[in-house]
Amino acid sequence: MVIASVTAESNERISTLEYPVVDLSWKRGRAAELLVRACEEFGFVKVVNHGVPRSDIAKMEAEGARFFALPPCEKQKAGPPTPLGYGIRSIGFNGDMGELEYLLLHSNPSYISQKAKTICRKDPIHFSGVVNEYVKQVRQLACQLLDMVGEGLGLQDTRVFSRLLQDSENDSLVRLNHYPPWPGSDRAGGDADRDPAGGKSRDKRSGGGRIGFGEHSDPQILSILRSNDVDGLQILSAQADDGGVWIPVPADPVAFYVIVGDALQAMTNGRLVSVRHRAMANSCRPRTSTVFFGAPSPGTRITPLPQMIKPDAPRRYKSFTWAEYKKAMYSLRLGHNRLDLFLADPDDHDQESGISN
Ligand SMILES: C=C1C[C@]23C[C@@]1(O)CC[C@H]2[C@@]12CC[C@H](O)[C@@](C)(C(=O)O1)[C@H]2[C@@H]3C(=O)O
Ligand SMILES: O=C(O)CCC(=O)C(=O)O
Ligand SMILES: [Fe+2]
Repeated sequence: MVIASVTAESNERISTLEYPVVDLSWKRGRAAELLVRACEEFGFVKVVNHGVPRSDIAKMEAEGARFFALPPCEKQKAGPPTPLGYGIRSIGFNGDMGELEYLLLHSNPSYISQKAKTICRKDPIHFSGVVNEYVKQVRQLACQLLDMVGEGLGLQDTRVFSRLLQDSENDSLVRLNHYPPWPGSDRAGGDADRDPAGGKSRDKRSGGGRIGFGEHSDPQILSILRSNDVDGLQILSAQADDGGVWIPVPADPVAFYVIVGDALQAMTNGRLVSVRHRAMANSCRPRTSTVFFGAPSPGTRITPLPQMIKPDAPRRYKSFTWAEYKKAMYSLRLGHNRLDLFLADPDDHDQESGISN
């Protein structure tokens, strides 16, 4: 696996940390094998040569920039988040706060065309066209990656995951995040301890930085993230002994970052891991990110695939529908390990397995 290194400075030490990169121009079999290894070891991978047209990315970025530059009263017309819509600082329904504003949209074209009327009052048709084309391209990338995961895992039905994102009732979302600049933060010597938000958006493990989007795992199957050229994304390494180390992933606006979600962890019986991650809002320039969250239809039953259950890998999760999982997740804080609520009872060998909807 190609591993990129990054040197990170924490309060105690300077260390070299690593994260995986897969190039989609490599031979498919090799890329699939490395993709699976990355999803097993990190739950995360940077993908280059992904084939999503630059023009679609640039248009989506421009629409986000146009929206976030509107006066607050205009942006509020697309809010409050229900959870969909425009939100500022408040994330979810349970008191989580971050230094960001965002637009959270369903990926369904008819939802987008309705919502566009409040997001881009001057030209809602243009806005819908740009978002729909971006979603189409990124969904295709997600499906290609999921098929490669199916191949790399040696599944008989290699399309078992991608089919869920192609279902007409799929519950995939798209999110545009905008993290405001933090003036003075990039100066030599830094002033990372200064926090104009009055310390509200910090946690003990932030290393003195300002939290844009707090620690969490993504609940869906797979997330496809990209950002502008401003750093901020960090992933938590899966080191059980010390609670993990935050690995800063440098921004690369021409790459996509793939994040394994809770539903894929459950379907692979824990073989692929949903990575905990967060976004810092530490830069003197605004950071923007766009995330596609690939999700199944609400009625889809998520359950470990039979091929993933073996004598040395007994069933780890109960079967649940995506609607049941969403209900649980919206009742919990951002940082909750929500998949733990669905752990199988150790003595229960009788639950049916497979995917149905
Ligand atoms: C606090 C919350 C926000 C969130 C729903 C939740 O109750 C727990 C999961 C959060 C999350 C994280 C990844 C995505 O950004 C998101 C859209 C999702 O599906 O789960 C958010 C939810 C949200 O902002 O509504
Ligand atoms: O902005 C980022 O880099 C991370 C955003 C994120 O994790 C999310 O929207 O779920
Ligand atoms: Fe996330």
